[in-house]
Amino acid sequence: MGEAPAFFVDNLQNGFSNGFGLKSKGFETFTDVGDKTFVIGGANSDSTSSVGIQIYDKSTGKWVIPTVLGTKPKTCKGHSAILLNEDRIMISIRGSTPDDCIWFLEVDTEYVKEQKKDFGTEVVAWSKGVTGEAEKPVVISGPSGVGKGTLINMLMKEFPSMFGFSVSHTTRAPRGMEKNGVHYHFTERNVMENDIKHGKFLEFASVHGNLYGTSIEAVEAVADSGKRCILDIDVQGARSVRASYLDAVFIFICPPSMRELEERLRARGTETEDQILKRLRNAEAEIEQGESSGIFDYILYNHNLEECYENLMELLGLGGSAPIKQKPLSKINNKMVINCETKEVGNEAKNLIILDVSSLKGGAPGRTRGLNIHAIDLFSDGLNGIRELR
Ligand SMILES: Nc1nc2c(ncn2[C@@H]2O[C@H](COP(=O)(O)OP(=O)(O)O)[C@@H](O)[C@H]2O)c(=O)[nH]1
Ligand SMILES: Nc1ncnc2c1ncn2[C@@H]1O[C@H](COP(=O)(O)OP(=O)(O)O)[C@@H](O)[C@H]1O
Repeated sequence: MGEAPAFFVDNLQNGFSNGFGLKSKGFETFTDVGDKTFVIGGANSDSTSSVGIQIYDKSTGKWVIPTVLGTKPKTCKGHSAILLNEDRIMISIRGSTPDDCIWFLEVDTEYVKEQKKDFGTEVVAWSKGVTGEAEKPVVISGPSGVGKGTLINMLMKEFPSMFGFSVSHTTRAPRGMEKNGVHYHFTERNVMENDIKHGKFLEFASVHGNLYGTSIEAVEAVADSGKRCILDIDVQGARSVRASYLDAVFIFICPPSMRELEERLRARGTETEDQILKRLRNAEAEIEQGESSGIFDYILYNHNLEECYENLMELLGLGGSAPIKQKPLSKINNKMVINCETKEVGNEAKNLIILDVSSLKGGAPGRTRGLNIHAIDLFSDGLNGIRELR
C-alpha cells in the first residue's frame, strides 16, 4: 500500500435522497465495489439500528440480501463507511467507545470468495478492527484424563496476566463444579449447529458423543484482553485449527501408559463406567494420531506432573525471564481522520480518531489486527492533546 494522504470520513447527514428507492431514515451508507453498491445500515434502521446489509447489483438492477458471517457491531446510531483495498469496507461507528468503533465489512476478500462458493449466495463477513498484535495461541490436545486441564490450570494460576483460556461450547452436561461461561458455554445442540452454519466457530467436533467447538469470539476475546490464548481441544479440533486462519503452537500431551490413563480417569471420579470405557476406547486412536499425524509441533509425556509442567513452560518460553511484549508501532503514513463521539461514565467527549491502516493483518473470520489509533479529545474547552490508545 503506497503513501496515502490523510482524509476525513464525513459524518452522515440525516434524511438525504438515496436514489435507490429505499425508504431512507438517514442511517445508511452506500459504497460502490465494482458493479455492486453495498447499503449498510438498511431500511430497518431505527433511532438505534442493527447494522443491516443489502446489495444493489447495478448490472441486473436487483437487490440481494447477502449471507452475513461473523459477529457484527452492536446496535449503532449511525456510521461512516469507506472502501479499502477494493475488498473491504471500513466502518466507523458513531457513539461507540474508541476500542469498539472501527469495523470492517469484508465484501471480496479471499475468505469471502471461499464462503461464496460454499454458500452459493452473496456473502459478506464482519471483522472488528483492533490495535496491536496477538501472541500465537497455544493448542493443547491429548486423551481424556491425561492431565490437560491440570496443566492448563497450573499455567493460568502461575501466569494469570499472561494466559487466557478459550472457553469452548459443548452440548455435554456440566460436571458438579463446572460453571457456565467459565469452564464451558453449555449449550443446546440446535443453537450451536446454527452458529456453526453462520461461520461463528473456528472448529468443532463430535467427541465422546457430544458436540464441542471453539467460537471465533472465544479466541479473539482472549487476544483482545492482551493475553495469550490457550485452547484445550481434541485431535480433530486441532487438525481443523491447523487448517484455519489461526497461527498457533500445537502441543500433544501423552500418558505414560494406557493403564495409567485408566487409573487417572477412574481416580478423577467424574464419569460413569460407560463414559470411562468410551474415553479409553477413543484414547488409543487419539494417541496414534497425536504421535503420527504431523499436526503437533511438540509432544509432552505426562508421567511426572511437575516435570511435564516444567517442559511445558520451557517450550512456551517461560523457562527464564518472561518474554517481552512488543508495543504496537505508530506510523505516520496511510492515515485517516474520523469523527467519533464517545461516552464514558460522567463524561461525554468528541474525539477525532487518527487511524493508520498501513499494517493491517488478519481479517474475517477473526479480527482485523494491526490498527494504529490515536485519539484526539475535543472537550468544550477545545483541543485537549493527543493520547495513543492501548
Ligand atoms: N474439538 C474440540 N474439542 C474440545 C473442545 N473443548 C473440549 N474439547 C475436547 O473434548 C474432550 C472432552 O472434554 P471434557 O468433556 O472436558 O472431558 P475431559 O477431557 O475428560 O476432561 C477433550 O479431549 C477436550 O480436549 C472444543 O472446543 N473443540
Ligand atoms: N502426572 C500426573 N500423575 C498423576 N495424576 C495426574 C497427573 N496429571 C494429572 N493427573 C490427574 O489425572 C486426572 C485427570 O487430569 P485432567 O487434568 O482432568 O485430565 P484431562 O483434562 O486431560 O481430561 C486428574 O485427577 C489429575 O489430578
